[in-house]
Amino acid sequence: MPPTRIAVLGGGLTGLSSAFHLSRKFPNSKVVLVEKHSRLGGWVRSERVQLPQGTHVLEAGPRSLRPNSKSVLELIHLLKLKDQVITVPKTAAPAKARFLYIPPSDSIRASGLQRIPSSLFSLLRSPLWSVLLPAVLREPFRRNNRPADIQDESVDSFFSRRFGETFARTFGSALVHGIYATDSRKLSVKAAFPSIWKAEERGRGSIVRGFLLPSKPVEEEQYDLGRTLDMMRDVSVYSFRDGMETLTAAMEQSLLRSDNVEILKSTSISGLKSLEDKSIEITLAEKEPLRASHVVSTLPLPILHNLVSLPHLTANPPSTVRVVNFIFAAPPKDIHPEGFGYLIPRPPAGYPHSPSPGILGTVFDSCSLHAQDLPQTEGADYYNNAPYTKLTMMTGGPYPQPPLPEQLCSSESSRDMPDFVRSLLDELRRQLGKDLPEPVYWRIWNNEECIPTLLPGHLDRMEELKTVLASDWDSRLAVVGAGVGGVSVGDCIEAGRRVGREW
Ligand SMILES: C=Cc1c2[nH]c(c1C)Cc1[nH]c(c(CCC(=O)O)c1C)Cc1[nH]c(c(C)c1CCC(=O)O)Cc1[nH]c(c(C)c1C=C)C2
Repeated sequence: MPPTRIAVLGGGLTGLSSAFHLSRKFPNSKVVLVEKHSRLGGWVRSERVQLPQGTHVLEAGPRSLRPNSKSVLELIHLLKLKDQVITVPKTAAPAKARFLYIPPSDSIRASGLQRIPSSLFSLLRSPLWSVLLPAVLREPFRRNNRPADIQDESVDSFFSRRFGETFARTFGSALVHGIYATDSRKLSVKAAFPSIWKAEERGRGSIVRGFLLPSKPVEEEQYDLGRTLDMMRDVSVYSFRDGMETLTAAMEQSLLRSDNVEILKSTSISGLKSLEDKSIEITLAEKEPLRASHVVSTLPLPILHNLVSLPHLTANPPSTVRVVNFIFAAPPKDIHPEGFGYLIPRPPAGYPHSPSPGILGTVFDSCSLHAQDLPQTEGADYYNNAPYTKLTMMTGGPYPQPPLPEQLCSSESSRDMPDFVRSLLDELRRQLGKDLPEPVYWRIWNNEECIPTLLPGHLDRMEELKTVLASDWDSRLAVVGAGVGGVSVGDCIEAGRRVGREW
C-alpha cells in the first residue's frame, strides 16, 4: 500500500532531499519534516560577512561539490539553480595543485608544503617520489596478501598491505583526514573506499592492476538533468555564488511551496513506536504525537538509538571538526601558494594524548571560491590582485583539542583573539613558511560529532539493520543518512532520492 502520511525525521541534507523527493513521488501523501533546530540544512551553513571593502561567503561545512554526483545536478536542474553555480575548470590551479604538509620532525625526507604529483613528470621532480614511486611500481608485483578470512579492514591496514606503511601513513591518513576527519587505522576501507577494495579483487590481489582492468558496467540510474551536464563539462569542482546553503535553502523553499508538505522546526522527538495497525507513532516534546504510515529517519544513528531499539546504531564513533575561517587583507599571492589547499598526515608517533591545535588541513578558499566574494577582482588574476584572501583551517577529529571559548565567536563578537585561534595562526605561519599579516576577520564553527567513523564491518552491520527493519517494522521505517550510506553531499542527496522505493 502506498504511504498515506510520511514523517521525515531530521532536516539536514538527507532529510531535505528525502522530503523533496518523497513529496514529488507520492503527491497524494502528506509529508511531515521534523527538525529539532530552528533552521534546516544541518552541517551545511554559509554566511556572508561584510568587511569595509566587500563581502565574503564563509562556509562551516562542505564548500564544494564534484560534478560526478548526478543526484545533486538533478536538484540544480529541478530547483532552477543553474544561474547561481560557480565552477572551477579542470585546468585551473585549485584543480591541479593540492599539497601535503610534512612537518620537519617527520621521518620522510621531504618536509614543508609539498605538491602532490599529478603526472609522471611532476612525480619525478617531487621530493615525495621516494614514498610514492617505489610503492606504486612494486605493488602489482607483490603477492596477493589479502588474508582469506577477512571481509573488511581499516584503510591503514589495507594501504600498508599493498603500498607499505610509510605510504599508508603519508597519503592514506591525509586523505582520510580530508574526508572523514578521522584516524585511518579505524576507518573501514570497504565502506569508505569501495572502489579501491573492489579494484584489489578485480586485479587478483593488485589495486594497480585492478584499476587498469575494465570494471563491470553498473546499471545506470535515470536522472532529470536538463542541461546541467553541458555546464559541468571540464569542471573539476563547483559551488554556488552564495555558498552551499543555496542548495538546502532552495529545497526548503520548494517544500514550503508544496501543498502536501508540512515542516515542523524547533521540534524534538522523544519516542518512536510501531502500533498494532502497523502505523508509527512519533512522540514529540511539547506537541501532540504524530502518526505516520511510513517514517524515514535521517537522524544520526546514536540519536536514533535513544528513540528505538535497533541493532548497531552506536557502532560508529563520530568525529568533531572545528572549522576556523580567516580573511586577510592581502592578495592570495602574499599568503599561500596557488592551489586547493593542503592536508597533514598523521604524526609518525601517532596522535598526541594532550590537547594540541590538531590541524588536519587547510583549504585555500579564495582559489576555488573567489567568485563568491564582492566586489569581484578586475580581470581573471584574483591570485595576484584580489584585495582579500580567505582560507579555512580544519582541526580536531582524532586530535584531543583544548577547550573552546564558552560562546563560539568571531572577530565581530570578540575583541580578543582566543588562544585557540592564536595557536592556529602561529601554526599556519609555520606551515606556510611566511610571516603573515594579522587577519582582518576570523570565525570559529564547532561541528560537534558531524562525521561518523565507519568502523570495519560497517556494511555487514547495515545489512543486518536492514533485515531487522524489514522483519520488525515491515520496511515502514527507513534508516538513511551519512551514518548508513556515504558521507558526501552527493551521497546524502542520493539517499533521499532512493528512499521509499519499496513502498
Ligand atoms: C567540516 C569538514 C569536513 C571534512 N570532511 C567533510 C566535511 C564536511 C566531508 C567531505 N570532504 C570531502 C569529501 C569527499 C567529497 C567527494 O565528493 O568525494 C567529503 C565527504 C573532500 C574535501 N575535503 C576538504 C574539501 C574542501 C573537500 C571538498 C568537498 C567539501 O567541500 O567538503 C577539506 C577538508 N575537509 C575536512 C578536512 C579536515 C579538510 C582538510 C583540508 C573534514
